[in-house]
Amino acid sequence: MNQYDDCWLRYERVTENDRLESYRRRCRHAYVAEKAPEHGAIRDELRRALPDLLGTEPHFWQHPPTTADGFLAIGTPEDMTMIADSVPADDIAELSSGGYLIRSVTWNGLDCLVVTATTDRGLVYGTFHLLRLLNVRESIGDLEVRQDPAYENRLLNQWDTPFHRSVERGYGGESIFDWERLPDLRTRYEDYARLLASVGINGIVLNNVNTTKPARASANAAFDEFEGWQLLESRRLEDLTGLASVFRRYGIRPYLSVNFASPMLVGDLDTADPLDKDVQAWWRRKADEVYDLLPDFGGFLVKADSEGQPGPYDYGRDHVTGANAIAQALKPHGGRVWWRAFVYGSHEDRAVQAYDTFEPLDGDFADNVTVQIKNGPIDFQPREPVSPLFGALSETAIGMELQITQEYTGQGVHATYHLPMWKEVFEFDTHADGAGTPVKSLLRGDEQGIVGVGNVGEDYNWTGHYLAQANLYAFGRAAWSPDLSVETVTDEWVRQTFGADETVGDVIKDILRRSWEACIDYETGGLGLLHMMHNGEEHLENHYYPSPEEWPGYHGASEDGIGVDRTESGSGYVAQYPEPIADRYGSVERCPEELLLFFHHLPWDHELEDGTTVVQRLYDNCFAGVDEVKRLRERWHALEGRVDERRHRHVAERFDEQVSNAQRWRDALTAYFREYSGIPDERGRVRRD
Ligand SMILES: CO[C@H]1[C@H](O)[C@@H](O)[C@H](O)O[C@@H]1C(=O)O
Repeated sequence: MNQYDDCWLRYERVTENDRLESYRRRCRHAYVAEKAPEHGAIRDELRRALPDLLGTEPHFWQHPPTTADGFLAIGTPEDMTMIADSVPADDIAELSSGGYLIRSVTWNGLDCLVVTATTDRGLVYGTFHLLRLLNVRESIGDLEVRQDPAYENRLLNQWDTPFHRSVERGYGGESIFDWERLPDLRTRYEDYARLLASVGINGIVLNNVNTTKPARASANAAFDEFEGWQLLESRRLEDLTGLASVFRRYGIRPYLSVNFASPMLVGDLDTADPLDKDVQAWWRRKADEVYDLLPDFGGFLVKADSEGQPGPYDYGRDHVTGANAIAQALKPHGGRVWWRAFVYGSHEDRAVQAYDTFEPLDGDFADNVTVQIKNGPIDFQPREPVSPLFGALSETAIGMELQITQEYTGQGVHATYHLPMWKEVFEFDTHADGAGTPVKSLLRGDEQGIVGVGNVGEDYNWTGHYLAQANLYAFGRAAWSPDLSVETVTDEWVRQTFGADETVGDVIKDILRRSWEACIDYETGGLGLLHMMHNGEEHLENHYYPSPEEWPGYHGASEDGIGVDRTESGSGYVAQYPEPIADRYGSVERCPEELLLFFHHLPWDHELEDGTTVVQRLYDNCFAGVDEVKRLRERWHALEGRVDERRHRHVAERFDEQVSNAQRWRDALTAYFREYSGIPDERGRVRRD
């Protein structure tokens, strides 16, 4: 009995005879390189996958098989002359560091499949790609696959809090990392590494960015002992070596979130002033120690001067001085500082501060500092405009931070697929180099990349909701190639996770495709409104229930209208965008409706393009969102008997809770809009409080 779900690495038996015969002929015999840790991971994955898929154990050879009618060869040209003979050297040499080729070749009259790359990590990704093709029953007779990742850095940020195994904004149960028992290892660590490597993730920040107790934490057990900073202590670092070796086999580099005051907390200095020579020396010694233990360590992630975390402002220094003081220590080891731009609190309009703080610093960060920017200017809301920092830091390495976990989109209960949201962000034209400069084009290069805040925990299904697994899968695929369509990625995930039943596939794809817009509708009313959630004490209620009255500054509801004026007559935020974006957002007529009330404060009876008033559209959206979820729930219920009982029942229960929660949002928001506007719903659905 499985301890936990296999997610998309299910490897269900191939029943289609033609495929089975072709797969067996080319994959039953395997000639796999065997010097690097990654090669061991590849063999293990073939040992797991092929018996399930093909009903035969793989036969591993240490040379090209002599008694087979075909075989699978996995290695670099240096590993195997057979590969050097079969694939032109230039084709391989052109590959990027994580890239790979999969080719059907005839070698000595044998039908062979070659998976090759310039790096062992590329071989891991190539192997998972091949297994994905078998999993979705692709023909492998004439394969000509060449893949290069779009982004060099494709990182997971775990908001796991050591020692009491909680996960901030985690809805999949407690942390999978049993920190207190390290260096003892759990098989779950390897299975997590497999899931991440199978979608091309190549780095993991193991612990929460909140490395000390954040300002807002109440005396709630979950927040009591924030000891994330202790991971830099020597005894704790040693404990990480085993965990790092597990991820290393899958080409995943470990990173740590560190506290800016570590020289005082971990060291015994009485300052963490970044200009202090002892402080700089302390960071150098600590970095040397880290790399002695973890030679492939990726670097440090820092949340500074943000939500109560210490930072350079404590010493009257700016973010450049702070980041560079840590970067100089990592430089000799090739390490990188990922410095978060998530700062707010000193400006009335929260959206304004990050750009105001970081744009003037463009070009001053050390070259091994990457500024990590959340996709939106507020905070992972169901829909936000793209942060104006994208395109504004042309002399600074940047990374985009996305949230895989569903902090604001229904947590572990609602089925909300984030990929359509991310695609909207990727395709947004920043006009950084004139028209045609989409966000996705700004993140390339060795120093840059994309980061996802993880959603896994100890639950059997890892993510609290089986359909939330799709968000982790989609993040990896989108980080590998942002040009992949929502359809392609969703098809892959559904096919590997729920099998070949087309009816099942169609329903799940429909649910995923429509879930995000439905969430926007019932959680915000749409039109660019956001941030109307309850800021409760308990972990599982915080940001889950509606409470618009808590955040008037975020949605601008008042007797005379709703929305936040971010034009020159308001906070002036719109000017942070270059033309023609500023002009478009700054004009009520040209601003896209889905962002209208993010940039403008409008009368409740302001008429939209189709003549509907703002308040009526908000009512309609809230009701439409709930109706959509009800419809999707019906579609899921109708799959009873076609999806295994365990997953069907789990998702059905979640849908029931989602519908009642969505109704709660709808009723709270529409009553609030009714109260403030004094304007009844034309369809008489909205009650007066
Ligand atoms: C890790 O802290 C989080 C905090 O839980 C969350 O509510 C907010 O989204 O942002 C913070 C951040 O991104 O740092």
